[in-house]
Amino acid sequence: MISVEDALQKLLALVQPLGVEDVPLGRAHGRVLAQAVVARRSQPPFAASAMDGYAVAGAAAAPGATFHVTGASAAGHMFDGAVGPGQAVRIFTGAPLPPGTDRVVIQEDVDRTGDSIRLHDALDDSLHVRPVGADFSEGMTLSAPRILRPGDIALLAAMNVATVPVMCRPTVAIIATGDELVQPGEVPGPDQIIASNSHGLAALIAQAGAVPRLLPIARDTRESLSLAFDLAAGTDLILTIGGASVGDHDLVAAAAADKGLDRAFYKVAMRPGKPLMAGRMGAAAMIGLPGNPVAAMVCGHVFVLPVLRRMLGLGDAPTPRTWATLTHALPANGPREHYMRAHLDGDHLTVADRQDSSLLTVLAQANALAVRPVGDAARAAGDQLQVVAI
Ligand SMILES: Nc1nc2c(c(=O)[nH]1)N[C@H]1C(S)=C(S)[C@@H](COP(=O)(O)OP(=O)(O)OC[C@H]3O[C@@H](n4cnc5c(N)ncnc54)[C@H](O)[C@@H]3O)O[C@H]1N2
Ligand code: MOO
Repeated sequence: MISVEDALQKLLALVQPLGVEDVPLGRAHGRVLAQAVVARRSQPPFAASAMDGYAVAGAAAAPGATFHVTGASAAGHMFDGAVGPGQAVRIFTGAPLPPGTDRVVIQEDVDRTGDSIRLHDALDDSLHVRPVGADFSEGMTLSAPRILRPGDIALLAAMNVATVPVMCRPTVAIIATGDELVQPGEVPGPDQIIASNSHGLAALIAQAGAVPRLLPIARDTRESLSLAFDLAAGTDLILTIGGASVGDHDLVAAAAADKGLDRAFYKVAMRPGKPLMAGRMGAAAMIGLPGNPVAAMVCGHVFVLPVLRRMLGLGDAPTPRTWATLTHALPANGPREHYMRAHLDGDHLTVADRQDSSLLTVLAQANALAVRPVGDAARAAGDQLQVVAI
């Protein structure tokens, strides 16, 4: 049995960052920006009014001063001319300031009579002008890698970037195994249950920006498992679920060996998740997850997510942990790193009473995994523990 840390290092070594593809801006949300992108223009590209009012020469904008209004500048309809001494131009938010002006007096501070305006005696002292490039200048770069959020998409659009270089999305085959399993919506026999963690993992994988491919359930025969591996051809990562332990029907290791699995490790000192295996299978990485529903999901958070992040060019870090304060005592931990289903309320951490790795209700109520190191001593209320948000 190897440690969680060693297992993660071996897993990360099984995969490489994927390639880069160009996608239209409208499909870039949630994708990983693969290369720094350069602004093709400055924003604003001209000195622009920040308010509705009158553009004047700032030096002449004394309280009580009067001006003759010679035209108008609106967004998308600039004033075509220069502004001389004693002249002003009606201006609207977003419009270019005409040459000869460098200040906007807001219309609330102006009395207008015909084509004449008089500035109020009390003026605010702001110029109400957005200088050229106030937001960004041509040549500015948006750095990579980053997961593109809606604000990034708006910025890329403003930069006039219509096509975005993003990391290719990893494709992940998910193979549930076991004669006892049927799909949700099917009618199970008296000794059957519904495949669940395969669907939870598909959701986790999609949330991470990868593409899950749920394959048909493999039965507990080497032939059925072999067919499932064949169906996984072309994917970047193959996940099997179940059949990983020591029982007579746990055939995944043998079937994977038939397909040439170059095994990196088998069994990890963690709880749940002990019978985890991984290796390279042809062009893909393969992770054999334990069948117990919570074990498979915990391994998804602890191992599958960092592997996907590496393939997406997001680095080699473990799933992030924070510190939280226990609200109650806990007994000592054993020889496996324990990922306990828990609830985090602010900084207050409450660990669930029932930790059996078959209990999806407990997992669904949890929003964190409290991490107990190998051999961790008994803990008291108020102690600090590391947690993984789920
Ligand atoms: N003698 C021993 N028995 C077991 C050991 C051990 O060390 N010695 N390890 C236990 C641990 S820890 C786990 S975890 C399980 C893992 O076993 P497998 O990976 O071989 O999983 P299965 O036996 O196929 O299934 C376990 C359990 O999970 C259910 N299952 C499987 N797949 C799914 C699915 N896609 N959706 C929902 N439920 C699933 C399956 O019906 C079983 O109830 O082994 C222990 N035994
Ligand atoms: O992986 Mo097992 O869940 O430790 O029961």
